[in-house]
Order: sequence, then C-alpha cells, then structure tokens
Amino acid sequence: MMSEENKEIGKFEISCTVDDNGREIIRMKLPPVPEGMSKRQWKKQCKRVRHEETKDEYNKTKREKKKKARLNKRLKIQAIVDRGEEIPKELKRPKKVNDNQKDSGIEIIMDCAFDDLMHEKEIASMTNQITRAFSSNRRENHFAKVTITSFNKRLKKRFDTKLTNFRYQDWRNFEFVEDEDCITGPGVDKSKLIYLTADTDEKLETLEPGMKYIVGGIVDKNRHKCLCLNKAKELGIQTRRLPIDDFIRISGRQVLTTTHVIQIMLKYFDDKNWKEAFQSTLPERKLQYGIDGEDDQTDDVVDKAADDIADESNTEDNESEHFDDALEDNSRLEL
Ligand SMILES: C[S@@+](CC[C@H](N)C(=O)[O-])C[C@H]1O[C@@H](n2cnc3c(N)ncnc32)[C@H](O)[C@@H]1O
Repeated sequence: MMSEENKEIGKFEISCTVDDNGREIIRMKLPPVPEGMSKRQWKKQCKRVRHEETKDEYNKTKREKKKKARLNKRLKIQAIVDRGEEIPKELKRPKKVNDNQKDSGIEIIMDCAFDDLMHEKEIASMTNQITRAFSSNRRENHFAKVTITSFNKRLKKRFDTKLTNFRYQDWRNFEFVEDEDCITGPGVDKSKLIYLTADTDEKLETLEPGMKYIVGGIVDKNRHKCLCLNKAKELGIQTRRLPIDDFIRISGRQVLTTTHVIQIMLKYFDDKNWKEAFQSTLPERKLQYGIDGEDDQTDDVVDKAADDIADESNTEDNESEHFDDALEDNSRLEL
C-alpha cells in the first residue's frame, strides 16, 4: 500500500510517497525552467535552494532519530543484561583502543592555515574532523605521527574554549603547533614532503614510510578549488592525488573530506590494498553513486558528506564519543 501526500515546501511542490517498507520517496515538482538555463542547471539550483530551506528541519529530525535509536539500543542491552545473557557482538561498541597497533612509519601533517576561509559551521566541522582523525589513529591497526600546523586561530579557540575537556595537548601521536615550520621552515627536506590534493594529475602509487603527507585541513564544499595545489606549487612541494579511479567508481570531482583521507591512509597499511582502504572507509552512498555513474550528483554527495560531518559536530553525543576517547587516552597515559 502506498500513501501519498502533496505539500508545499518553500517554493517547490513536493510529493512525498511512502513505500511498503516505510521508506519516504520525495519528488520535487520543478517550476518552469527559466530562459537561458538548461534543465540540469535549473534542477541543481532548485535542489540547492530546497536543501537550504529544509536543512535545519532535516538535521533536527536526524538528530532525534539517532537519539531514539541509541536509547532503544541501550534499553535492549539493559534487558539482555537483566536476563543474565551475554550481549551479542553486534550490539557491542567497537573497542576504542587498539593495543596491537603498529607504527605505519609515515607522518601526516594537517595543514590548518585556511582558518580564515571557513564559515563558523565549517570550523565546527573541522574541529570534529580533527577529533575523528585522532580516534581513527588510535583504533586502526596502524598509526601515524600527526602534526596539526597553523593551529592558531578559530580552530584553536574552539578547542580552548568549547572543547577544553578534550585536552588535545595530551593526545598520543598528535602534536598541535601554531606555526608551519615543518612545511616551510629552513632545513625542511622537501623531497620527503608530499601535498595530497584531488586537483593534481599526479597519482599516488604507494605510501612510503619515512615520507610526510600533507592534508589540507579545510572544509570548503569545493568553494576554493586548487587551494592546496597552488600552495604546494608556490612552496615547491610535490603533489599527489589518491588513486581512487584505479580501484573504485566515483564520478566527477573526487574531493574527499580530510578525515576520510587520513582514515584511508591508515587503512592502506593493513594490506597495502587501496581498494580495500577506499571501500571500508567511504560511505556506501558515495560508492554507489559512482557505480551508477550519476555524474551530476557527485558534488551533492560531497556536500552531503560535509554537511553530515558538520551536523554531527553539533550533536553532543558525537562530541562526547570523541571526548570519551580523549579521556580514555589520557587516563591510559596516567595524566
Ligand atoms: C575537503 S578537501 C579540501 C579541498 C580544497 N578545496 C583543496 O584545495 O584541497 C580536504 C583535503 O583532503 C585531501 N584530499 C581530498 N580529496 C583528495 C584526493 N582525491 N586525493 C588526494 N587528497 C585529497 C586534500 O589534502 C584536501 O586539501
């Protein structure tokens, strides 16, 4: 049985169909295409406007759903414990600390010199990405030494004022520095530096221990194209892009989030297998869009991923999860 309702959201008439599995299928009836614009451009513009109009409500619903799911899970676990039964594996949270971690031998530099180019929400998203990178660097089978450079503006302020309990200064294998001497300082061996950017034609074949890989610490929803490529060129640093299209299908621009790039690099060391690293790190929807070959959706998918991260940075639960990690790490260090 399908149920259908039509409603006006902003300027667009939306038809919302619920299928037999309870999934909502939303279709937007477009106003007539303005002269001089292609249908595709108009569709994109309408989607963007609608996204702006509905995103607060969408994020609120998503947060509520997540909260409800978490509560249900907690109740389910409590009931199992009360019955004296063993908690099934799928209900247990993955272990936060990996005691068998090995040193990957690479260094990762997160270049945070782009603070001024981000909106306030993107700063929140970027701090969240830093905490995620920290979590991954503790959980994966391999870790890297990570340096956060140019940590001297709003990102730092957010950690120093809103996220004081994270005690980022004590994070293991993480160093936060205000300058960028390890990139531009005198005596830096530039042959050991590789700036990662989706905007170069040069492909990264492998990750080599002893090398330092620079990742742009920015959330910009593709506003600042070639930003890192140009910085690397000015500094005379070689650039490489991840070999995404050799292993998986994502069409259009292949710009990933900073965290995903770091997670992929850490995963790569499991079996030195890029395909496995991409598939286990990237969200399903990103991979599926690529397989379907829906070129014009790629930017939306990237935007969506960034939005998800930004949204998550606003949820207390998400921050508290990484806060737990930070605390746990500090207690292990007996600080
Ligand atoms: C959200 S992107 C930032 C995009 C930014 N406009 C730029 O100029 O790089 C975050 C960072 O992740 C890294 N990155 C993203 N996708 C990549 C890819 N396909 N290959 C290599 N590095 C990538 C780059 O270091 C990039 O700066």
